[in-house]
Formats: sequence, C-alpha cells, structure tokens
Amino acid sequence: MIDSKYFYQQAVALAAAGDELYRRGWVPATSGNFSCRLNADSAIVTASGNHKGRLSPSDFIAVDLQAKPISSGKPSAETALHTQLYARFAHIGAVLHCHSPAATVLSMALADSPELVLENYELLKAFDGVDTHATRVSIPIFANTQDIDALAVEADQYLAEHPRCPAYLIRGHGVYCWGKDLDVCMRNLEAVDFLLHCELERMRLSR
Ligand SMILES: CSCCC(=O)C(=O)COP(=O)(O)O
Ligand SMILES: [Zn+2]
Repeated sequence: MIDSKYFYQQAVALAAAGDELYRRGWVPATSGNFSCRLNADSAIVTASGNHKGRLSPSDFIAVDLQAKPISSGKPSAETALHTQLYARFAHIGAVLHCHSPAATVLSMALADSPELVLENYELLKAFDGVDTHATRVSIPIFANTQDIDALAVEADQYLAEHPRCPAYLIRGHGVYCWGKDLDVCMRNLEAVDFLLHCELERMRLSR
C-alpha cells in the first residue's frame, strides 16, 4: 500500500535534489537517477529518460524491492541498482546516481584498479562511522555494462562483504551513493565528489 502523501513529499524532495545536482553539472543530458525508500518493501524512483534537473512529482514511479513498478510509468533503467541497496540494507533511505565529470574521468583513469582507496583526508569524517582522517575508505570500481541485473548482483556481493562502503563507481559511467535519508545521501555524495576531485588533482600534480 503506497502512502500517496509521503510519495508526493519524497518526489518533491528528490526533484529539488535533481535541480541542485544538475546545476553542479553532475546529471547532464538526462543522465542520473534518484530514489527514496517508501517503506520496508518499496521505493520511489525517477522515471527513465527524463531530464533530472527539471523533474516534477509526476516523473516518479513506485517500485518494489525486486525493481518491478507498482505504479504507472517506466522506472529508471537502473532501478535494480537502487533496489539492491534497499533490499541489502534496511537503514538506507535514499540513493543518488550521478554522472559527474570527476566520477566519470577518475574511474576511467584508474583503468587497472578494482577500487579507489581514500586515506588521510579530513573530509572522510563526513561518512558515518569515520571519526579520524587516519583511516582507509575503499570505493569499488565496477566495469560498466548494459546488464544492470548482473551489475546489481556484483554490487550486492561486494557490499555483503563491505557493509560500510559509502559509494561505488561504475567505470566511465558515474557514481552511486546512499544514506539513511536524502540529506545524508547528498552529504555523502558531495564528500565523495570532493574526494574524487582531490584524487584527480593529485594525479595531475604527480605527472
Ligand atoms: C543518457 S545517460 C544513459 C543512461 C544512464 O546511465 C542514466 O543514468 C539514466 O538512465 P535512466 O533510465 O534512469 O533515465
Ligand atoms: Zn547512469
């Protein structure tokens, strides 16, 4: 049973997030997709193919945690990557996927690496459970594929073993980030993108 008032509130909040992310240049040309948990068994996700900087509440679809639509419309082609996170972690309340230049370029620059290791950054403390810069946070980099169900399985296997991982990259594609609610998810995404920029800058300086 979908609470239509809650659905609408979440849709408005996600549309505002999309506006912000588009202004930052992180969801160009209809890229990206966003979702919030509705309850234990369902989530609201952006419709497929729409411009994510100009969303209205009618641009959202309710889906179950097997990625099947339970309201009318065509959900994001990447819905299974969102529902995998909700199904795996009961505490996750929001998921944002962006195609930021930093995520796209760095994931390609690290062509031979299965992960990006972040350490000694004070901003790592933006992530829940991190209270010192003297820590290592690994961000896995998965190969891009059009087989989203297979990618969801790969992400699920990784996250089962690394439950504190705050985000992942898809090579040449973008970043998935999550949080207990949309505000925390936005904070995590902002921190991840800042750290990706720092890593890119360090690569440039060390050339
Ligand atoms: C034009 S970007 C290609 C598809 C993609 O990667 C994406 O994030 C948007 O797909 P959706 O089906 O959610 O609109
Ligand atoms: Zn994408």
